[in-house]
Amino acid sequence: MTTLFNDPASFMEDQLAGFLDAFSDRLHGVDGGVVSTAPQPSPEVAVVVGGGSGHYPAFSGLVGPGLAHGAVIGNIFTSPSASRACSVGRAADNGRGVIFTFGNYAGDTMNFGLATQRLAAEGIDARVVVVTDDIASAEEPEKRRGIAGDLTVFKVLGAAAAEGLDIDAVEAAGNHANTMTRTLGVAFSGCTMPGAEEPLFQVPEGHLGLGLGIHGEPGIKDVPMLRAEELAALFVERVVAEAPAGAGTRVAAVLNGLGTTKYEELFLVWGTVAALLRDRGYEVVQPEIGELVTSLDMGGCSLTLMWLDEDLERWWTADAYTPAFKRVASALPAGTGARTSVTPQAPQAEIPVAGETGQDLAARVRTAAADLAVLLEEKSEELGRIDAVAGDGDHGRGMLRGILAALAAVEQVPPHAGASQVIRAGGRAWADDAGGTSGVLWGAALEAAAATLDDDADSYSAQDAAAAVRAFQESMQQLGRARVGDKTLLDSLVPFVETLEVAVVAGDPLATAWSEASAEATRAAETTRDLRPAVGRARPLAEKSLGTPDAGAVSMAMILHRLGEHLR
Ligand SMILES: Nc1ncnc2c1ncn2[C@@H]1O[C@H](COP(=O)(O)OP(=O)(O)O)[C@@H](O)[C@H]1O
Ligand SMILES: O=C(COP(=O)(O)O)[C@@H](O)CO
Repeated sequence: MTTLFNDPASFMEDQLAGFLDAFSDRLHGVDGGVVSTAPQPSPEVAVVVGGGSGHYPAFSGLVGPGLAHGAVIGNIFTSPSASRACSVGRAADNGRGVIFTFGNYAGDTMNFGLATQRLAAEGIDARVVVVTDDIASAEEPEKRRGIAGDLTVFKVLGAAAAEGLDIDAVEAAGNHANTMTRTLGVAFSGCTMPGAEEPLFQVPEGHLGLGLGIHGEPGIKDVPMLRAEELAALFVERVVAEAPAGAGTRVAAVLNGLGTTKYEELFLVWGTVAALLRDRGYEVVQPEIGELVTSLDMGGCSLTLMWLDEDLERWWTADAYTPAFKRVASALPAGTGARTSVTPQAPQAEIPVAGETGQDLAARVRTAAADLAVLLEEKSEELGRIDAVAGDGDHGRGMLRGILAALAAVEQVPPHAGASQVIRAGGRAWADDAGGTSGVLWGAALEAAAATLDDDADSYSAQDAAAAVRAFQESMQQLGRARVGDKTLLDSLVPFVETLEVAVVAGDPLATAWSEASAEATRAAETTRDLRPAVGRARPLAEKSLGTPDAGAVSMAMILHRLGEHLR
């Protein structure tokens, strides 16, 4: 149980305030996260780690000399937005470029990917290194989730940067570390989101969940509980069976506790793991046993191995000094607080005066946004329940957070703005504040739809509406790379757009065409219950998801239906 909170909705911000207070001698809070204030003998490539909250010490506890230069922090179990990543990236940059590194989750890859593009446009060379260590989450290495192997990859990146290597070399070091890292985890009990009554999932009494995730995703399979030494044997056998090509006999190891599994229990398991590794001819180099990547109060643990070569061993064993990870062979300089307290901001463009028709449409967009906020407030819990079956249960909260941010943003756009400016501002705020997969997709798609509208047009036609929703759909497809049938929001959006286009071409008035299309979207969302997810958080739990519709497809259909009421 996560017992202590003030307001569950501001848990991330509230805990961050305390964290920053505690480490004000060496860390500095910036919009979107934290950066290190430690002096660098010479400027280094900035390694910026990140992801949702709920995983401490990942990610903010790993910022400091020899490890990360900054951390981007999202809401609990929700990827931070692209603009939060840009903000931390700008603040951490020392003129040698930025490497964002994070676990392989849909929202993270999209948000950090967008951040690299935005920083590049500002002249900052930014790259991503994605961690894919979880052997239980997929057959194909590139589809695997990132779990406790975050630590080995981050550590290598930080040490390579501290050696003064250029961005190409640091990026290559991180990717190599990821290629050589493998993890398997188990869960004994589920975790509880702040304010929630029930854990996100439960492991049946007397069992463990094999192949757990770090967001309350249940294990892939529940198996009868094992004794500590049996669990150790299972870890070693399965992880070693996945040894990468070119693996030698020297390994870094992390025995990670997920939240409520205690250090003594971890040492107990480690004793057998270490002996079994030695029996197999391995030499373990500087093992880490403890809580390094957690999942709130989840019970469970994982074993990570990184097969070492000469470079990886030097980077793994190099000094680092962060709030939660300290490896010090020689004295390291303390923080100086030398960093400016002003977060560098992206340049802002002026909003032009729109024509009268554009301003009228903008007013209708504002009204619709307010109504959607009411809708999502009503539906938030229901959407969360649907998402909890095979996801992390946060879809309703994410969508509500997104629309509320969008609403606040559109209300601040000056009255002389046209609809495209208003929708663009709403989309940007939605993505920034909601984070996560749906946040980045909705935000980008709203911006894409906005770009099709001419704020100086004399009138808007049904064809203009069809072009806007087509751009909305294409943006989601381009960014998320999902296809119809993958059990995502596209499964209701694509039939909607196709039906609308046919009706508009046939000459139906927009309100009629929209109503027909949104009925089709509602029907299509319902039929996603027969699909197995092929992408996103729910993919590893494909079987559990059968019989439940996709949360994103359902919310899409609800929203499209409600928007239709504004066209009557
Ligand atoms: N690659 C993708 N493309 C399109 N939609 C996706 C993709 N991955 C996931 N989704 C949608 O996102 C929804 C989950 O959103 P949400 O719960 O807000 O994000 P997160 O999983 O990051 O917490 C899913 O129900 C699905 O409809
Ligand atoms: O929670 C995380 C992101 O998950 P998404 O599905 O990408 O929102 C991840 O950042 C680790 O917490």
